Amino acid sequence: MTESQARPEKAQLRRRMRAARRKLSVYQQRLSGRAAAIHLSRSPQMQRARHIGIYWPMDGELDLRWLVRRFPDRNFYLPVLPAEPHPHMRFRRWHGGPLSYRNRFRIPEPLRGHSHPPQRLDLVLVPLVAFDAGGARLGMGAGFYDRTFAFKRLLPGAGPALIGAAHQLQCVPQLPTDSWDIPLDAVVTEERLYHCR
Ligand SMILES: Nc1nc2c(c(=O)[nH]1)N(C=O)[C@@H](CNc1ccc(C(=O)N[C@@H](CCC(=O)O)C(=O)O)cc1)CN2
Ligand SMILES: Nc1ncnc2c1ncn2[C@@H]1O[C@H](COP(=O)(O)OP(=O)(O)OP(=O)(O)O)[C@@H](O)[C@H]1O
Repeated sequence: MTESQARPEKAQLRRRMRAARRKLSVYQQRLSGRAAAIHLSRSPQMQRARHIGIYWPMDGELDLRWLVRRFPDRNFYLPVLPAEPHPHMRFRRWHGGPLSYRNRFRIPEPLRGHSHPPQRLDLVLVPLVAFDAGGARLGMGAGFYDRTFAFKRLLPGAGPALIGAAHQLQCVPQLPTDSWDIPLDAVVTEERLYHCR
């Protein structure tokens, strides 16, 4: 059974939220990314973190790439999709510049560079489609982040802090959750930082 057959309400919410964030103007996108990056810059998690997972925004996602220039003394990493049948993503060092290779979803990935085990990152900024204030996350529906950070179900305090990143309009009152969903420690939007745990 595919994920959308199992959870029609998740699939429907995903379509609605993806359409809403894609409609934001370039100007709104720029303002929101900058405002959220400023909230993050002030957070203790960001101030402590040395090794940080970030993402290359697509499909109207909040753009936090400004942080790479703002924190030149930190190491940033982008997710690299697993080659089948390996279940986990890796995170590869990225200095903030343009990238020529795109993965099968047309998302840029660094081809070279040091790759860091996900469990040894300090902080991961997690893209998402919808979230609630309790830290539940709806992603693109392929389970990449859930699988990669599944070890946190057994050891919630282990590994990186997971901070979801979203536009405020992606906040919903309560998301349906599944047993494999990994809760977020916090969520940042252009309006505020939510502490979830
Ligand atoms: N910026 C960003 N990078 C990320 C993620 C993300 O959510 N955002 N991911 C989070 O997991 C991973 C990629 N996950 C993805 C999962 C599904 C689809 C997807 O369904 N895309 C198409 C349809 C499929 C296709 O073109 O073959 C679509 O847009 O509908 C895309 C990315 C790793 N990198
Ligand atoms: N730890 C895991 N082990 C095996 N399968 C998993 C695990 N986590 C998630 N999955 C699978 O991934 C699929 C997608 O899950 P879900 O719809 O919750 O993804 P998502 O959180 O929206 O997506 P993503 O994490 O890619 O952004 C599910 O069908 C589930 O079976």
